[in-house]
Amino acid sequence: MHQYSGKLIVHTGSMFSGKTSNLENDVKRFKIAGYNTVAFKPAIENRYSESQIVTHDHTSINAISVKNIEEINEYLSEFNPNVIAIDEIQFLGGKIDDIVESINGFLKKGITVVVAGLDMDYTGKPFEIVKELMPISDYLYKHHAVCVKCGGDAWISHRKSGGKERIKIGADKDYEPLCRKCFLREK
Ligand SMILES: Nc1ncnc2c1ncn2[C@@H]1O[C@H](COP(=O)(O)OP(=O)(O)O)[C@@H](O)[C@H]1O
Ligand SMILES: Cc1cn([C@H]2C[C@H](O)[C@@H](COP(=O)(O)O)O2)c(=O)[nH]c1=O
Ligand SMILES: [Zn+2]
Repeated sequence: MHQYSGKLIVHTGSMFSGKTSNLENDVKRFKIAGYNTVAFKPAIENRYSESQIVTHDHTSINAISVKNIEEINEYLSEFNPNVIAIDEIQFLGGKIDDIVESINGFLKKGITVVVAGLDMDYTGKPFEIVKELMPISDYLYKHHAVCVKCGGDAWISHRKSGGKERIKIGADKDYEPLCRKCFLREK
């Protein structure tokens, strides 16, 4: 008898806070526990790999690259996993309401859903899908990177490299985690 059925697990926080590491760890544990588990990543996030979810520490798990929630729906209509994981959910294509409706549908069917995603963009504006999923989660983890200026708990991903576009794929050349005080000083 599986302990987890239809649970929503949300890993959020700034960049470098360990969201993907925790998602990977959950996937590994669910597999060890005998759950049929599949991981997805938005195709736009091709920073380290097209076909794997990769952490900043370069650990990885295999993943199916998808453009939008519809592609996950199609996959699930053919296969019957017990657990799905979605990394970088803030980049998943599709209307927010459709993504939430699909995820609620998966949960209703007993599928456990693990997601990882940024809570805020570089300006401090919430990513809408994460904002929607946080209150309906069963398990919500807000992770913290280390502020690179003061060593405190980071709060936001500060963009160092300029550009006003909301989506800019990158890692430590473009972004650094900062606590609120250091961010306000930097602005
Ligand atoms: N300032 C930092 N604070 C915490 N971890 C950092 C920092 N800079 C680099 N890292 C590395 O990032 C790893 C977390 O990576 P990852 O799980 O991919 O995070 P996220 O998905 O939240 O961006 C940590 O284990 C650590 O080795
Ligand atoms: C803050 C912020 C980040 N991004 C991008 C940069 C990275 O490609 C991902 C986040 O990856 P991580 O696993 O959380 O480190 O998001 C962006 O496009 N816009 C932003 O405002
Ligand atoms: Zn700081």
